[in-house]
Formats: sequence, structure tokens, C-alpha cells
Amino acid sequence: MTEILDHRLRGAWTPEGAAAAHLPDKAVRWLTQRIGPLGADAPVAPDSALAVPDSRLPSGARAALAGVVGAEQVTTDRAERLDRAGGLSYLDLLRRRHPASGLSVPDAVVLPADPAEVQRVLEVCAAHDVGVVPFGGGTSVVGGVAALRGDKAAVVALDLERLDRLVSVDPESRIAVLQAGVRGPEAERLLAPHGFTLGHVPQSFERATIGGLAATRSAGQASAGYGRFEDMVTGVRLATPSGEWRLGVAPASAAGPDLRHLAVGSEGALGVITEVAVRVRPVPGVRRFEGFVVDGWERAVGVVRALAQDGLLADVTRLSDVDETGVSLALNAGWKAAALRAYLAARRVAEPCLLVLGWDGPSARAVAARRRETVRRLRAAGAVALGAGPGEAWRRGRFSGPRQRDALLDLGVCVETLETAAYWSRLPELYARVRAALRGALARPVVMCHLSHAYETGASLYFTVLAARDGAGPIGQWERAKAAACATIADGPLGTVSHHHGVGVDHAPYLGAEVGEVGLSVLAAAKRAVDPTGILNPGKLLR
Ligand SMILES: Cc1cc2nc3c(=O)[nH]c(=O)nc-3n(C[C@H](O)[C@H](O)[C@H](O)COP(=O)(O)OP(=O)(O)OC[C@H]3O[C@@H](n4cnc5c(N)ncnc54)[C@H](O)[C@@H]3O)c2cc1C
Repeated sequence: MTEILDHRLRGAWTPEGAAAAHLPDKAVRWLTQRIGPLGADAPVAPDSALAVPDSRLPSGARAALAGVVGAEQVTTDRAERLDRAGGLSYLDLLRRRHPASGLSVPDAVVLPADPAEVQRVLEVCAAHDVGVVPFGGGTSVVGGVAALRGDKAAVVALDLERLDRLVSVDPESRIAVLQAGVRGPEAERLLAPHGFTLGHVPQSFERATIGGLAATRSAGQASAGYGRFEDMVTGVRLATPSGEWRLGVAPASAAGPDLRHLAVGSEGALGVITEVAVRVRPVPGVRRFEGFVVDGWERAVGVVRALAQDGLLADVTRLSDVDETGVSLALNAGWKAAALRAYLAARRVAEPCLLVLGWDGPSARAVAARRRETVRRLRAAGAVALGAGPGEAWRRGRFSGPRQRDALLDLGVCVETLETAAYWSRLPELYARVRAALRGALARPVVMCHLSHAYETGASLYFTVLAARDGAGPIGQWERAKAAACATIADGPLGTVSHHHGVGVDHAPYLGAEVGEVGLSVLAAAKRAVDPTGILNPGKLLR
């Protein structure tokens, strides 16, 4: 199997998910039964087959950039540019299999060493009318790092990988300042000697950077316990063409609107985040994962809602619907799955929905005390306790998604995810209508869903879709399905067009439905203030 995610500069996914790279024959047979004959397999094209236009970076701009970062840190090398040509959505990956579909390749890659260099790079780019795409881990799944030129003379990828330091730790306040290019595992490695953890674990943890997580309002798998990334951000340092901007002087403030939130979620369109001050917590002494099954999606959602509203959620709380639970059992072809099915049948569970809980705490006793009432509530609601096995299996496989996606892509499967969120009262309608939209747009798809971020007032829904790939028009096939789902979500609007992936290019047409015309003009005015000539991330967030 081809490892298409092993980008030279961005590093491979860790071996933790390697087991998922191989799909057992039984799983492939099951998939064929469900979605029909698999689409034509298009292998990953070698780099030499991909069209890379000549760099349009004017020589004057190149010389000025070299004057800031050093000549060796401004490159127009073909491989380096290709490496930053887009993110990791299904469509991004398809474009590497269908060379004719066209990649957005930056004209150059610029690698500043520190916040001061980032600031000066922006000033040079503004002076030479060159667009700038801030590039963190490149894991965007909404077109956030597509190298769109807009009306600019050229566009460069501003890669933050050299901003890789822990700047300071304030143990008393439990705040750490990290540079924007630090990736998830490195952040944990840097914080560990101080006894702290960030506790932010998205599925893209291995590659996503601190700056990217802040710029997209990321949500990690333990969001119920540690909060979303924006909840952790106490301050930001932002380079903008209008000058440097630092925000965050106190834990809370009534000094006008919270401008930190113009930086957090700005997706590179309002500045380049160079440093982030984050709230950290002591490294937990104990981590415990476990599984339960609840009979029926609606009942299970009701159980999670009650836990959220009564402050009883585990740090990781992840509820799969009947289809996702079924697929997990089908793809986990071992004897344990068969035994589990038999056990659930004996317990008269007709529509099993798997609930995974993960707990962090200073000691086993503290974790036991926290989970006692939650487990009591689950039992009272008829949930079947499955013990540590399913929870641990989920923990072991929690980074395997990208590798499994590669295996499915190799088989000719259309495989993609989309996420949204709504208030509890609208969640059933959102769930039903998005499923119907996806089913209506694709032939014989498997549409599965989980709820992995719950709040007192509502929750997110995360859909995964599998369908036989349309070999003749694979990109259009998914674009139509995604458009149908987004239009459904934006109708009303019923929910948000993105709970944690961001807007990028893909969701920009739906932003107005969510924030209104006034909201769009407020964002546009903010952009004019910090980026008067519009060099920052052309075409993203605001169209
Ligand atoms: C397999 C997979 C699983 C994922 N799972 C999750 C998940 O569980 N939770 C989640 O929230 N997301 C998830 N994502 C989406 C993605 O990882 C997040 O959006 C992440 O926050 C992006 O971080 P990054 O460093 O890779 O940013 P990039 O992809 O490099 O950039 C994302 C956006 O932020 C901008 N940007 C990047 N760095 C900066 C900066 N320093 N200053 C200003 N703008 C910047 C970019 O221009 C772009 O618009 C997943 C993606 C993949 C491929």
C-alpha cells in the first residue's frame, strides 16, 4: 500500500496507527456488499506526473525575502512547493491521484525563524503584492492551505516549522507560551519536564501545529475535560501587515469585546499567529478508557445530554450511532466482535450504540470518584457495560483514521467526513436531514455518525461517508454530496457549517448563512484594518 501521507517535510503519521493500513479481506467483502462494486483504483501519481507551473515570484520579492530569512530559507524548488500544495481533505488526496484535476501550488516556500522574521516577511510581501498562505502542519481538510493567488502577483507558503520553541512556562498561573510551529507531540514533550500537559488531542495531533490549532478553533478528542483549543488560549502574538498585535493580559476581562477571538479562528486571513499562550494542566497520573452500549441512538443522545447538563461527562465522551457501531464491529473482524454481537443479542440490545469514555485524573481513586455517578446514571438508563476492552481498542486506534483512509482510497472508495453542531433541541432533525442529504446525493453509501463533543446546550455531529468512487468524476461526486449536506445544515441555519474544521475555501459559501451580512462586513472591516491590501490567505474565510 502506498503511504501517501508521508510528506518529506511534514513527517509521517506515527506508527501507532500502522495496523489500520491493512484492511482484512473480510472487511473488503463486507464493504463491497454494502456499497456495491468498488470504483476504479487510481494510484497516487508520482511527483513527476503532477503539473507544477513555473514560479511567478518576482525576482525583487525573492531577493527581499532572502534578505529577511536568508537565501536558503526561500525556495522555489519543485518538491518543496508540491509539498505545500494543499492540505489533507479527500479532495486534496484525490488531486494527487488525478494529475489533471489541478493542484494549487505556491510560487515559493518561505521559512522564517522567529516572530520578528515573520513580521518582516509580511511587510516585504505587502510591498511586493505577494499573497501569503500561513502553513502549519498542512492538515487542513477545508482547503485552508490551498495556494490561491487571488489578484496577487504571486503567492508563497509561509511555513512556520522553524518556530518550534517553548518560550516560557508560568507554573503558578499554569500558562505556557509556545511558538506557532510546535506540533502536538512536541508540545507534550516540551511541557512534560514541567509536569504539564496541554491535553489537546485531535486526530491530527501528530502533525497539527499550535498555530494551526488556534487558527482553526480546533477541538480535541478530550474536549469534554480539557475544553476546545480556544478555551485553552490565554494570549496570542500575531504578525499582520499593519504591525504586530499582542493580546491577552488577564484571565478574564471586561475591556470591550474579546479581540483574542479575532485571532483564534482567523485561519491565516487576519494575521500570522507566531506565539500562543495556553492554559496547561498537570500531567494525569491515571488514564482510564472503557466502553458501554446504549440501545438506540435517540436514547443514547439523551443519556449524553443529561451527563453534559449535570456536569458528569468523562474527559473523552464519544458516542457512535448504530451504523458506526456496526461498521466498527464489521471491520474489527476478530472473534471478539462476534462474541460481543452474541453478548448484546443475549442482552436484547437491538440497536447498539457504542459509547467510549476516557478519564484522566491524578490517581485511580480520584478517577473512581469522578466516574461513580456517571456509571450509575448509565446503568439506570439501561447501558450495558463492556469494560475496558472497547475503550482501550478505541484509544489504540485513535490515530489510525488517516491510514485507514489511505487503504480505502487505494481500494477505490469515496471516503470523507464532515462535521457540524447544533443545540440539543435541533440535533435529531440535523442528524436525520444530513443523513438524508448524503444518501440522496450518493448511490448506496454507508453514512455513519458520532457525537464526540458535548456541551450543556448542544453537541457536534461527525459524519463519515463511504461510497463506491465514481471513477469518471470522483471530485464532482464528493463536491455534490458535500454541497447537499452543507446546504441542509445552512438551511435555517439548522446548525453550524463547521464545529472544528474551520471555513477555509470549502465552507466560505455558507458563512453568510451563519453570521449574516452584517457579520461578513464586520469580518471584512477587520481584514481591511490588519491587511489593507489583502495579501493574507487569499480566498479563505472570506470569499
Ligand atoms: C486525519 C485528520 C484528522 C483531523 N482531526 C481533527 C480533530 O480531531 N479535531 C480538529 O479540530 N481538527 C482535525 N483535523 C483538521 C486539522 O487537523 C485542524 O484544522 C488543525 O487545527 C490544523 O492544524 P495545522 O497546523 O495542520 O494547520 P494547517 O492545516 O497548516 O492550516 C490550517 C489553517 O490555519 C492557517 N494557519 C496555520 N498556521 C497558522 C498560523 N501560525 N497563523 C495563522 N494562520 C495559520 C492556515 O493558513 C489554514 O487556513 C483533522 C485533519 C486530518 C487530516
